[in-house]
Amino acid sequence: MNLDKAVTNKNAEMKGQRTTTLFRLLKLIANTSPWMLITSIIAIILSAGANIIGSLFIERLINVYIIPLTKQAHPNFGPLWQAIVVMFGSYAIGFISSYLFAVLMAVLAQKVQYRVRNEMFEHMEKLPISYFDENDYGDIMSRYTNDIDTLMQMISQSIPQFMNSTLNIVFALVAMFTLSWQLTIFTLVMFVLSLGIVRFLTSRSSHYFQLQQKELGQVNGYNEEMLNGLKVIKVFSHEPEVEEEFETYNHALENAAGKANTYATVLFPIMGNMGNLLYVLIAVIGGAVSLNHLAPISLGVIGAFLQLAKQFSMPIAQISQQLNSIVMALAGAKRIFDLEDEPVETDYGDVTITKDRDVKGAWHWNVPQKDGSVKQVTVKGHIVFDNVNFGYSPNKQILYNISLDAKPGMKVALVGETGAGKTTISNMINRFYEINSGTITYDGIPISRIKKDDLRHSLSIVLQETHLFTGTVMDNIRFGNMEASDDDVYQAAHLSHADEFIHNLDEGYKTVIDGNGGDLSQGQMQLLSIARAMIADEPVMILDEATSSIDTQTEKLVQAGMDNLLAGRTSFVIAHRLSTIVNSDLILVLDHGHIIEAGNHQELLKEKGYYYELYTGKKEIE
Ligand SMILES: Nc1ncnc2c1ncn2[C@@H]1O[C@H](COP(=O)(O)OP(=O)(O)OP(=O)(O)O)[C@@H](O)[C@H]1O
Repeated sequence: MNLDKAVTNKNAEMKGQRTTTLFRLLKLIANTSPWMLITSIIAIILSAGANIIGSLFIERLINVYIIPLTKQAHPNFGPLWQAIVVMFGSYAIGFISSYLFAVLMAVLAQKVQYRVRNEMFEHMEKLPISYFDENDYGDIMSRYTNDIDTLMQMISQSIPQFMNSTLNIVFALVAMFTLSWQLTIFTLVMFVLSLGIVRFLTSRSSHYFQLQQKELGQVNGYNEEMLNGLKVIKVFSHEPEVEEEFETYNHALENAAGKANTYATVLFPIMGNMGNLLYVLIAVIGGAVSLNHLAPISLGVIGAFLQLAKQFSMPIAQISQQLNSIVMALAGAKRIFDLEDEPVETDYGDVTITKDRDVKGAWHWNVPQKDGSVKQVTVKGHIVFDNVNFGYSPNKQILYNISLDAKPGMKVALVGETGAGKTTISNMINRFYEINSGTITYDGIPISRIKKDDLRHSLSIVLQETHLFTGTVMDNIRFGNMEASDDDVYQAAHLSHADEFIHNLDEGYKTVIDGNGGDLSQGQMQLLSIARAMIADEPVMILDEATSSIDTQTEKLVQAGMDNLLAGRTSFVIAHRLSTIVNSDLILVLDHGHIIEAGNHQELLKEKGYYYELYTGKKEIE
């Protein structure tokens, strides 16, 4: 395939995508508020119609009122005034209608924006974790900001103006034909010429507008990443390199935006001048034809025609501009729809959990049976892995034949070097990712059969990366269990030893912390996330490096509190500090995704293998 053909195919494909996006967007607008849309369309039609009628009236005004008056010795201006009032009335209707549609479309645009933001957010919540592994946060954010902004502009301005302009063109054309077909043909020839120029320039600018949106996403993505890593950049004095890299992205954006806007801006003056040229040519040609009696064109016709020609050519210039913003907004809309079309986390689970927080041990799984009945299985927290294999991507396996049996109440520790696959094992239990082969059962039920929400409702998790939300300390702990009372929160904070530092905060439990932890230290943030997991009070706990940033003294205290809490629950503990896990019932040593040793502390020490070397300090976890 030669290059030209490839470019043509690509352009055709983009055009097809734009049409699909446009229809989807129009459907969205129509669904958001049908009555607003219909009223706006009526107002747009009225506005365009009233303007044309006003212009057509000029012909009557000149031919029927003004010219006869100039021939009267004692002119009676009464009928002329009446005609002028009628003409103004028509323009007034046009004005009110345009005001109405402008207001309605602005409100409608806000409504659509509100709806799109909600839909996007709702959908985003349901996307699998892997989507966020593959997509830049900045780029996702860009869809909420820039893309929605351009979309709003398109709905509130470009689309109504585009419709208004198109109607003006059509109505003006019909009116022009009724006045003089010769002058109309001439105008149309000029129009086709203008259209060629518009097409050329808009196809150029639309390509660069799409590029501009993409580059903007890149700049935002980079910006976001660097903002998050600001401290690391400063520590390594990487500011010059980062600035240079940012400049590269920024330059690409400037380049695309510059080209897009150059094509877009030259368009308007070119079209404006074409309009002026047309105006002069009609006046000259019309005058010559009339004076030479080549066709029945009166002075009134020329006057009205000039006005109509303006109403015909002006919208062409406007359309060319609106086309640019429409194309740009469609590129944004496509990115929004792309996010909304991303497949959500699949969940074929039919097993649910029933909890009664007041009756311990009364939780049960509801397992639908083939005969239609529902079998109740007590939630005990028995987790079994049987030959589990997994990779984040098809071409790189991370876990190999993992088998483990975590009986109810057991404390299972996962140790191993960085990157050995410890967190990945916990990701399999909470089903952030799906296993490639093997089975995982929870109380004898394959976890793929359990609804994800219900599964996660049976797990208390402290993730490796601590994240708190903007809100009070109390809110953040209660995030683990929204039904918890204040006393439950105090108790969880006490058990996790978070209460000591909380009491020292200015406003204690009512202290507001912002999204990234505000003034809290890493250790304090970890204590809060432990309290949050404790209050969740689930039969299975997963603690991924939960105490890694806490000093050893406090860690011992937290550990004691946690051991109390863990009694009777199954727990998976990932820790680099071996002191945290020596009392585990089962220690699994991982190496490059394989379990290489399994047993309790004493057994593993006796084995004198990898664990022994780690514990005695002969080998260090890197
Ligand atoms: N989201 C992901 N996408 C692709 N690969 C990943 C992802 N998360 C982890 N990995 C890879 O999987 C392997 C195991 O990572 P994992 O986080 O399970 O290790 P770990 O034993 O918990 O390490 P650490 O002690 O550093 O937390 C690593 O090679 C890592 O690069």
